[in-house]
Amino acid sequence: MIKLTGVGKTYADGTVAVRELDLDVATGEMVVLVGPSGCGKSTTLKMINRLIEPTAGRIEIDGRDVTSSDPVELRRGIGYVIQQIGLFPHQRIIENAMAVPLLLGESKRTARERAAELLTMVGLDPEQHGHRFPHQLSGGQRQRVGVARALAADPPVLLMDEPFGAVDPIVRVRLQEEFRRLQRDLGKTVVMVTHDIDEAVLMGDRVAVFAEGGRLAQYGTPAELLARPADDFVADFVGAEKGLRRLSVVSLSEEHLEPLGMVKGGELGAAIDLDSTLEQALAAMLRDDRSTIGVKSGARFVGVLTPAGVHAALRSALRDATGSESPDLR
Ligand SMILES: Nc1ncnc2c1ncn2[C@@H]1O[C@H](COP(=O)(O)OP(=O)(O)OP(=O)(O)O)[C@@H](O)[C@H]1O
Repeated sequence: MIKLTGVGKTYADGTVAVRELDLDVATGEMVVLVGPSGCGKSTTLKMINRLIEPTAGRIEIDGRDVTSSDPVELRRGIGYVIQQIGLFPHQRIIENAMAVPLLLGESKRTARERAAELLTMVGLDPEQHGHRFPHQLSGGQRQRVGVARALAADPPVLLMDEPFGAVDPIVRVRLQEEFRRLQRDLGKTVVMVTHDIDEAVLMGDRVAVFAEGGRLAQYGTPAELLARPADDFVADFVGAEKGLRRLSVVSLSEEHLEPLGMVKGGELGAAIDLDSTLEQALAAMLRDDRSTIGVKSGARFVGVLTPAGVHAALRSALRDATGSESPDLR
């Protein structure tokens, strides 16, 4: 869907923000660009919708060279979400959400219906919040309006620059999870910039780790990145807690569960779903203060998870990712 070939950007003052970047993003994929400050992430994102013109290379969207597209038409097919979302302060939320449908020539009535639908989609009740002004919403709610507005033209591609940066950590995790669900449901192709490796690992189908000068240090799935950092830079960036991070990218599987008969009645905490991650499983163990928890698939009970099961699941995921029979869990 998006293909960058040998893309570079040297600013007028000689700063090389991006040197020679190759990157491809598949349709419906969510790719996260992560890296330290000043390494060219935002520059890369803005070259995709031509807010910044590349000085070298080629960028294609759906097979079309973006430099030969009309920028206004190009941006209509690309939603853009930024941290300071720039809602119109003197317009109500519903009017803010109607702006794009109106621009696209919808009638007032259709635009209002579409705006209400979009607000509902991002978890805001149009009845309750629609008549408010932006300053009467929380940071997280304003961010949802920003996402709703970016989705208004139903663009196949969304670019997001630190979209959850301004909200507190608890709201942030909720927004991240909800957005991920929405993105999968709608099948949008998303490129998102963040400097937060946890956000990258949680949200990306693939993660691109940038180093100074827009150098692509590694591009792979979160599990690959955590299991096999390409070099010391990536290993440092992924950090010392990568063992913990790995818990959030490994899901349960039936082979690591014990049969139900192993547990005496009353010892079992509340059941979790088989498609939970190890992190969610451990969180449930801690929450219920139980070392064994039930696991179900839909309504069916499939077995019991113990700490040894968590360990075995982690080892086998690492074995798959590294190809090593005795992987290093650190
Ligand atoms: N208009 C400009 N003129 C000159 N240099 C610029 C300009 N915009 C950005 N830069 C430089 O280009 C480099 C890359 O900037 P960019 O904003 O892409 O980084 P980033 O990875 O998104 O950083 P951050 O995470 O801090 O937002 C930086 O060294 C920055 O100072």
